[in-house]
Amino acid sequence: MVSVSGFRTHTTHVHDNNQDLSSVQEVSDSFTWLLDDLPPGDSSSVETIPVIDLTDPDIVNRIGHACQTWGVFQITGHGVPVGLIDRLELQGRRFFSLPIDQKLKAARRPGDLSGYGQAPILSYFEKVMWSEGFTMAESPANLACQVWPDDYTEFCDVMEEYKKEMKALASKIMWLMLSSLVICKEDLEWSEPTEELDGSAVLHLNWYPRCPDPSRAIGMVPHTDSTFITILYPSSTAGLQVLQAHTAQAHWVSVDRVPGSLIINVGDLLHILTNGRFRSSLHQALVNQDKPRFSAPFFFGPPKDTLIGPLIKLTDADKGPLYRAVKMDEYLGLKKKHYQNALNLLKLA
Ligand SMILES: C=C1C[C@]23C[C@@]1(O)CC[C@H]2[C@@]12CCC[C@@](C)(C(=O)O1)[C@H]2[C@@H]3C(=O)O
Ligand SMILES: O=C(O)CCC(=O)C(=O)O
Ligand SMILES: [Fe+2]
Repeated sequence: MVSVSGFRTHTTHVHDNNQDLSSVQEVSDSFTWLLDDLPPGDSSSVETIPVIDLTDPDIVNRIGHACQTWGVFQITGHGVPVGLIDRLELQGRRFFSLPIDQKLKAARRPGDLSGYGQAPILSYFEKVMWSEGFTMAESPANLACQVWPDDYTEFCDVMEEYKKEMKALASKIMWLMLSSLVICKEDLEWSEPTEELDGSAVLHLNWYPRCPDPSRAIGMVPHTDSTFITILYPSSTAGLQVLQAHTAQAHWVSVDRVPGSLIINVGDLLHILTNGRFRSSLHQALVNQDKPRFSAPFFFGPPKDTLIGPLIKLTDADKGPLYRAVKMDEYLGLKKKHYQNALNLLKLA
């Protein structure tokens, strides 16, 4: 695993970051990260993450291979209407363009998943990231009506519609991934053997304001996502990098997005479920001097009260279960507290 000890701290930090980054002229110390012991970036790299069309006849093998190597790939032919994605970005930009005091009316409260603020993982660090986010684990109506008392329905309708579309797509992709390991519906005890896989659905929006000195700040620190899979809409502005870790020399690769594609990331809970066969991808987001950047990850995980451990079919005499079972909420808590060490804490001897 890649070490990030250059900026690691050991206590939980509560950041009181109510600053409006779009008006900040200088990157102060609290935003300056020392990323000295991370693998180098490689802007001249010709490698790129796999691009897979969902209508490809060899889809199962191609997805299976991508999950076992990169742990991340782009999908085309996904069928999500372009108009819906445009409306999602428009509403997201509308929210983040509001004055900070108005956004703070939807601030994430201690113990809640949903709300506006810095990414939860920040509690592990002393420094602050050059970004803000809005998490919607359930209907955003209660939060959005605090922000726009007379005008929140359009925002909520778009978020709900997009979330519904994402849930169906996530379920389809998960089945394709699991089929590559010859796992069938009956092997997942928690889900009814219906078409759509049961699970938790969390929509999150990220905003990376323009940054006066991108070499000193980071939009989103290197991390793996925690849930089963993430479907990321990265928008047309560059910034996402993934770690190519399956070759001899690990290095960062900038994601060159195929227009119209969505990015699929394997998360830690899917790594656990597959007993380590699928790799959860380490990724980060850089910031930009010229323009702000929007992105929208959709996190798909197990139903709230389901314990997730390695599937029996994927354990054998040679390779017993590598991890103990865990519920999603517990794992999200471990991630906030222990960052990339969370997975190690579940490892069985
Ligand atoms: C379901 C979730 C995944 C996430 C924590 C959250 O409750 C909602 C925000 C998600 C996010 C987005 C930015 C990176 C990340 C590590 C973080 O701090 O918040 C992920 C979380 C995760 O995957 O653990
Ligand atoms: O903004 C991006 O491209 C990545 C965001 C991300 O990794 C996340 O929200 O988990
Ligand atoms: Fe992520």
